[in-house]
Amino acid sequence: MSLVLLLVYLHLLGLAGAILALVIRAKRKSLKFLQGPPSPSLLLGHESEFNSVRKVGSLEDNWFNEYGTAFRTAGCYGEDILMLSDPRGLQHIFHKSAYRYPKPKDINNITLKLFGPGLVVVGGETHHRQRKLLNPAFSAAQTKPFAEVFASCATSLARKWQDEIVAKKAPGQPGTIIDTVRWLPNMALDALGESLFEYEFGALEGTRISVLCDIIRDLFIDSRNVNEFRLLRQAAYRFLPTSIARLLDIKKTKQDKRFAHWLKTSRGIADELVKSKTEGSGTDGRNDFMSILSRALYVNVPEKGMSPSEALSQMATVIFAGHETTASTLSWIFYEVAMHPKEQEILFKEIKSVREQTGNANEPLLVKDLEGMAHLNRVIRETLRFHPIVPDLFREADVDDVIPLDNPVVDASGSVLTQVPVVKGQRVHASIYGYNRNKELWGEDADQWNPNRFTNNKKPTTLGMFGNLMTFSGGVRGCIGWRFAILEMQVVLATLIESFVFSIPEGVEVEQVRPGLGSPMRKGRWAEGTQMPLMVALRAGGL
Ligand code: HEM
Repeated sequence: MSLVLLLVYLHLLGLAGAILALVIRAKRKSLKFLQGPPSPSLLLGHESEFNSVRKVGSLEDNWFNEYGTAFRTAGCYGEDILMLSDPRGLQHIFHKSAYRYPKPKDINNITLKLFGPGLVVVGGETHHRQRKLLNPAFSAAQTKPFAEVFASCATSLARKWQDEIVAKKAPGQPGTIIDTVRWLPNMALDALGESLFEYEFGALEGTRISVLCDIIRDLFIDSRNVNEFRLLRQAAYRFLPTSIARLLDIKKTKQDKRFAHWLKTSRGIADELVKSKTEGSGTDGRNDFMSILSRALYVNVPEKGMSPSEALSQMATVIFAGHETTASTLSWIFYEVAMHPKEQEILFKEIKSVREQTGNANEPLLVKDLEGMAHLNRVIRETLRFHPIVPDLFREADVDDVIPLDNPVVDASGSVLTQVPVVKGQRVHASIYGYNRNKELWGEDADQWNPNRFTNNKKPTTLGMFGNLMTFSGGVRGCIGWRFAILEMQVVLATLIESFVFSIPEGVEVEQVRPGLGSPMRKGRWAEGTQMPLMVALRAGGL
């Protein structure tokens, strides 16, 4: 039998097996007692719609209005998926249940290709061990000194933008159009390298490392508008034993090739870094990232250390998760302040007044001053609420369970439910977007960007790593780098607002699109890929 025929045969065999297994299992995990939108396809459910390029919210906004914060959607092969944005339900899954709602196998299969066996991928005991080792590198005490590095990177970016404006400003225009998604990731990569790895990536200067930014920018191109066969193949991972599901994976997709290229490049860079930074060091009790990795690599007790593959995976993970995420959120912050000139001016005045009060005219702002800027922090928090760069998280119950709800829902028979019973294996689609836009929690104007909602400091609920938002997720698997991200955003926002005035270029409307990490795309021009073109003008007396 030729190889091609064998592959076709294996695919068909796998597909047939998958369909059979899925039909049986999907029947067992029924959520039919819940209400939910009708499935548009018996085989694909709503998953094809979630995978085609769409503005975040365009599919689910109506569902939240109609069915509330817990309802049933359709997955591939007729599987029922619990879509959840209820605060208590999310609290139960992410905070209280610790490792009892692991990440689903199909998602781990994809993230394993992206990162290797690092923190984002591994579960249970292995995750606990890795996280315990790495936590000290992201503590408040360890993070605060990075403010200086962030300020230096933000100032380098400001100088580059100033040169762009001077060189390209057209007559009659206030400044020049700058596509922030071409710049902010490079700045954030430099900030990450210098702070966590004590290494100069030189991404802003365009040295060889900017290749990483180029790879990342296009990383999810083939993850959008995924064809139906691939979706079904991916979904089969949820139900089949991994060894059998892997047979379906023999033929590499374009996405697989892109991810492999990224992983090879990032781990290659990580390898160089580990060799140059950790040899013979790391035993002195320091808690910086590289010292921790070094100790973990050289420790003689396996259950207290890390294998070389794990260590390289942590670096690939942090290189990716630690810069693109913050850069994407920063792009949305500048978009929103450009859309809201009054808020931008309040922000500038706040920074100016802190400079006057402290007598610090030119030096980088201190962390305590940044933390004390109420409006600056409201702008960051509101943007994190309004533009969560990860709008969905997926989990799977590993025991039969009952999920409590804050907001009762009406079931299919008209009865009111205050909890949802689920069986082992039930897939949960946690809608971060839905929780962050919940009108009961955030007010009737929850679908507007309005930093002043936080003025009275009322806490709607206690959830997540920061600001009662789910944007950094929460619990044992919540974002390890949230303090790092907040500090970096505080520094970069203050530095750039002191130097520039942002506005929206004529005719430009930007939308947050799924899939991707908060990908901004121009309305009606999605084919042009991610972009965030903003008019950037020099501020009088800035820089
Ligand atoms: C605005 C910026 C950021 C946002 C919105 C964000 C968001 C998130 C979210 C939602 C998760 C959970 C993912 C999941 O459960 O699948 C996560 C995990 C993670 N993040 Fe962040 N992140 C940001 C910045 C950072 C930074 C700066 C770093 C590192 C320097 C970082 C490192 C990580 C790591 C290592 C994990 C995996 C944690 C674990 O599973 O234990 N993130 N992040």
